[in-house]
Amino acid sequence: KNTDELEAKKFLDDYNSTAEVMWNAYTEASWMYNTDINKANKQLEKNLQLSAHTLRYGQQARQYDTTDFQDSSVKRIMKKLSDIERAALSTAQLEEYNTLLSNMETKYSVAEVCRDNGACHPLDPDLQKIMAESRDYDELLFAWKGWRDAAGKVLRQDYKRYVELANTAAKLNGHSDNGAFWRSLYETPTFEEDLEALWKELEPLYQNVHAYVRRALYKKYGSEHINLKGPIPAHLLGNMWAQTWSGIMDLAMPYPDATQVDATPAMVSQGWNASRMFQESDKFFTSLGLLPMPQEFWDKSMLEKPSDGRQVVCHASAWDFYNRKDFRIKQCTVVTMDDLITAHHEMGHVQYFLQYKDRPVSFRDGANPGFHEAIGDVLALSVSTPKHLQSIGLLDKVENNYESDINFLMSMALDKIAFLPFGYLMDQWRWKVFDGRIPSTEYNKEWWNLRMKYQGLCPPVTRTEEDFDAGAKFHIPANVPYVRYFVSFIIQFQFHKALCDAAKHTGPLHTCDIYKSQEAGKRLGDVMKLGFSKPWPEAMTMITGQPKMKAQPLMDYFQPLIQWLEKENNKNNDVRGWPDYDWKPSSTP
Ligand SMILES: O=C(CCC(O)(O)[C@H](Cc1ccccc1)NC(=O)c1ccccc1)N[C@@H](Cc1c[nH]c2ccccc12)C(=O)O
Ligand SMILES: [Zn+2]
Repeated sequence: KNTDELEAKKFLDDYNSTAEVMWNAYTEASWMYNTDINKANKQLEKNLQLSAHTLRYGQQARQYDTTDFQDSSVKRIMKKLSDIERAALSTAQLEEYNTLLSNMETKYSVAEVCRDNGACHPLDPDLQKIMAESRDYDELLFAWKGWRDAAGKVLRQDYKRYVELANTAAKLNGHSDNGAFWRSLYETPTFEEDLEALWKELEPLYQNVHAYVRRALYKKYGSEHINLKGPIPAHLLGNMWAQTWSGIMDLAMPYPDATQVDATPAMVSQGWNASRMFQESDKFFTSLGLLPMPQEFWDKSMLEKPSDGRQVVCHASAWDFYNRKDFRIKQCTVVTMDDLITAHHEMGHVQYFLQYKDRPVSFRDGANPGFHEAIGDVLALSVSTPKHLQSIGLLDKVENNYESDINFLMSMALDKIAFLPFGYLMDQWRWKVFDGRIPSTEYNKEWWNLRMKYQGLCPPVTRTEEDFDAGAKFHIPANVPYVRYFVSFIIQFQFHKALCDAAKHTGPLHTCDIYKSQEAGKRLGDVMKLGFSKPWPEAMTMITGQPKMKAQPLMDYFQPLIQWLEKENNKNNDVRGWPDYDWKPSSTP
């Protein structure tokens, strides 16, 4: 093996300059396809060329023994280059794998649900709007079942074959299966135990929110549809996957006469559009002393669903073109508070790109995938406060009293606490599919076992192994890991607490708005500049002063609501959990 460190450095310089060119070409082709889905744009050859480059340099990297090298960055990059992922597959397997991925993402993105009268509805914006706004049990069921028939069912065979090939690639790179490869990106030997411990700490919070919302839905839909000791039918929570519940805030509002927290009506009445939403977000980032979006971002992003009939992948994403200049967001933005939050989320990704753009290509990543997901959400925690919304003219009356506080915390809990079990179960299911504990004959049975176990949900109509309900969630056909969001929803409160301390905030954590704090911005910017160059506990220590994921800041943030929910649920004599686990909603014919 080659132990010459100088030769290794030269090799890495060569890799870095060629990688920028290859990654740029691949990303351009991928953007073309994502923003104009058609056969001509499929361009799978760019994907093959990138894999050929990865294979060539990965094989060379493996020739080096870096044990006694001085430069830790050289060692770290060599180690990362040695895992060549899908490039380890044979040409035939790789072509099949890339084709499967492209077809699954396309089938998901073009799926639509048609009514008897011939009108057809895509997920964005039609079905999402129905799931958030309709209060008609059967209309919600039409959208919920229709989407799973149109987008989930059709993916099952493709998915089965994708799992086989993903596992083959993972094993060729020395992993036991693809789930083990995904977990390896966190470089944390106790990762699964740490996650389980965090979930166990937060489960009581979730069960209190679940019991309270079940009572609210009982009031709305009656005992025919809701069992106060059972799981909740999955189509009633205000979201296609019941992953966030703020869509039914009107049914769950603790004090209807106190301050409203939804900025959507003001955004619509004041004529906000997508561009205004992203400019508002850009202003928040620069108020912290972070970097503004370059002009190229405004020129080349796709911030709205095209109206020229083009088919696009509407699921939001942020794009690094690996030339240190070109960064974009693709989002089918609608004018709602939800999408203002998503805009901040996506801008968080681009801010990370900007901060680490001069690092070697191999380091242009988050400290771990959860870090990349958390940045935008940290700023959104400040933006969401009634005080901040009022300061940007989106809330007129803001009262500082207990009822308003509880209303605000409930709206935050319906997004952040409701999400935790979903964020956790998504990859519990996939890790078990990859390691064989869930055979393809039980994909759907095990999906609903986990949906029951963690979220306390049940399907509104009978499900079989003809269905493939996991496939109806973007990240599954799109091959995007999900535990990153569970990690993000934990660490974003650690970051929020640390940045609020840096901003010298006094008072309850949930009232903190770090707007214009240069100290907060510096702490966040310094961590983003690191990219993937240091193990994430070092980055965590730079922000919070300690190296671990902790649930306490999240619980501190929601403390007033936790007490309120305990009292409210006890007053209603509501059971926590769903002991009547085998109850089934009466399925209307
Ligand atoms: O999927 C997303 C946002 C999309 C993304 O920004 O995370 C996007 C996903 C993606 C990854 C790879 C290919 C295509 C889409 N991730 C990125 O764009 C991205 C870019 C660079 C680095 C890392 C991620 N959010 C999740 C989790 C979520 C639910 N509610 C939320 C509210 C705020 C923030 C996140 C969520 C979801 O919608 O289920
Ligand atoms: Zn994201």
